[in-house]
Amino acid sequence: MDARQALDALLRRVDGAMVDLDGTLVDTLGDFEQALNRMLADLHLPGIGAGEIERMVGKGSEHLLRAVLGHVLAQPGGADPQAREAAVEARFAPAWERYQHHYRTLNGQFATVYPGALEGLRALRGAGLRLVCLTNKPQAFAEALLRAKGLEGFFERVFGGDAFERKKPDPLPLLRACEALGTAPARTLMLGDSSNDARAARAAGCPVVLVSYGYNHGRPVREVDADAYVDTLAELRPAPR
Ligand SMILES: O=C(O)COP(=O)(O)O
Ligand SMILES: [Mg+2]
Repeated sequence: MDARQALDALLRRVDGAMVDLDGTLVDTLGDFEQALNRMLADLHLPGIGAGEIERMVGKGSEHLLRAVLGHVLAQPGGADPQAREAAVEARFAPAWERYQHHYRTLNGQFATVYPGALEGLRALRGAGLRLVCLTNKPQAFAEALLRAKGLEGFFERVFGGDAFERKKPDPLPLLRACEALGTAPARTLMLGDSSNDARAARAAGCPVVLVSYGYNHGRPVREVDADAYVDTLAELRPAPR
């Protein structure tokens, strides 16, 4: 069986899909870059480049802010890690407030839907698959972004990173999403861009397909254990249920 046949066979075995947002449906790096740099400027801290940010995205906003603050507060030669952690925590509350403010204001303006994403979603819905959006992005930002990009109509539900007690790579959000859909985890596909999505899917017993173009913590996505990889969501062409 070649990769195409294996993907088609996998798509025949699922009733629904949980679709990741950042790095899978929408390239949001520009939004992150703008919101983070505006926040850093407000705090009189040095800026950060998109290449650095790309490696830090995927584990939710709190994690992103701590990683960014840790990066910009790092002293050349390396400060002691405990002192740096204390410096990060001391800035966290104002950073969080400023970041939320800026992200809310610009959400979607510096972001683009990936080529093939609409075709892929249409094909999945057209074949009768049940769809939810399952992201570590905060719920309110995820819903607003999907609306801004005209993608909200594809999904029965949207679950953000603050929807449950734990985020991906914990399996809990996937298991809860399957419950909401009424589909068995083994028959519910996780569609994502990073090892977070794949690890969560493995732990939940869900099949997983990864896109090759997103944000995988600076690592090649094909290093991650997954059932299949696609270069665009347009490659997903499930047969009707
Ligand atoms: O906001 C993030 O950390 C990334 O969100 P994602 O789960 O949609 O990739
Ligand atoms: Mg992602």
